[in-house]
Amino acid sequence: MLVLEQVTVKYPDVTPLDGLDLTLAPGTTAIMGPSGSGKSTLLRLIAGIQAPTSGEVRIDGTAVVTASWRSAGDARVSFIHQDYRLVPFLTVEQNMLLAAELRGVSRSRADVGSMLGRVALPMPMRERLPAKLSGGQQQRVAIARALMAGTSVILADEPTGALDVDNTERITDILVDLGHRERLVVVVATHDPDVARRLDRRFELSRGKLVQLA
Ligand SMILES: Nc1ncnc2c1ncn2[C@@H]1O[C@H](COP(=O)(O)OP(=O)(O)OP(=O)(O)O)[C@@H](O)[C@H]1O
Repeated sequence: MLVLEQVTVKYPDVTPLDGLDLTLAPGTTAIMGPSGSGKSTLLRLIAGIQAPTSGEVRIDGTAVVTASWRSAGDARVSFIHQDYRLVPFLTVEQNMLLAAELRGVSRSRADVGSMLGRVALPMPMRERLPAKLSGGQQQRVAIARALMAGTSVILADEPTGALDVDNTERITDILVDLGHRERLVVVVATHDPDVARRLDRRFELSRGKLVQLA
């Protein structure tokens, strides 16, 4: 269970989140809202990349660990970005093993094969460099890499923003599957109403709070 309680983020000029409350059980959630409404800020708080000005974020009853010299954020959360952010000079397999290692999770080459299977990528792709993959394939590797860390929360910031319609559908299918079959908490910031419609819950960020959409 992911809980945000009375969370406020104040920057010098704006207060994008203002006393925001949210409780999410496993499943898929869309966060919508115009550019600048605070979607990325909200995801950064959940990942522990940034601390709120006030309020609390908890996962399964324990406060999220915020980044410090000890950690790059909370180890229970993985992040998927619009621009994939794979390490360009490492192969697919090396990217995936590195993610596990950084989280202190022991994973083998067999695990790489099984995670690639979960995102429907053929095994020979494990030897490729990211630049030799299409955008949709790179995003599937980014999801497989997130799965290697074995986190219970997966955040995706505009994961389909750079993809065509077919790849958008495929990536959305995978995220829906993770929420439903694997019971992960999947939170997707998106501008795309077709993506949002496929998810269990939809919220709009407005005036610093989340409004649930039908
Ligand atoms: N580090 C920061 N310092 C000051 N202001 C910031 C900082 N980060 C974000 N902001 C401001 O906070 C507001 C929310 O930004 P955020 O990036 O969270 O919005 P967003 O909804 O994700 O936007 P987009 O859809 O364009 O990515 C914006 O007005 C932005 O300019």
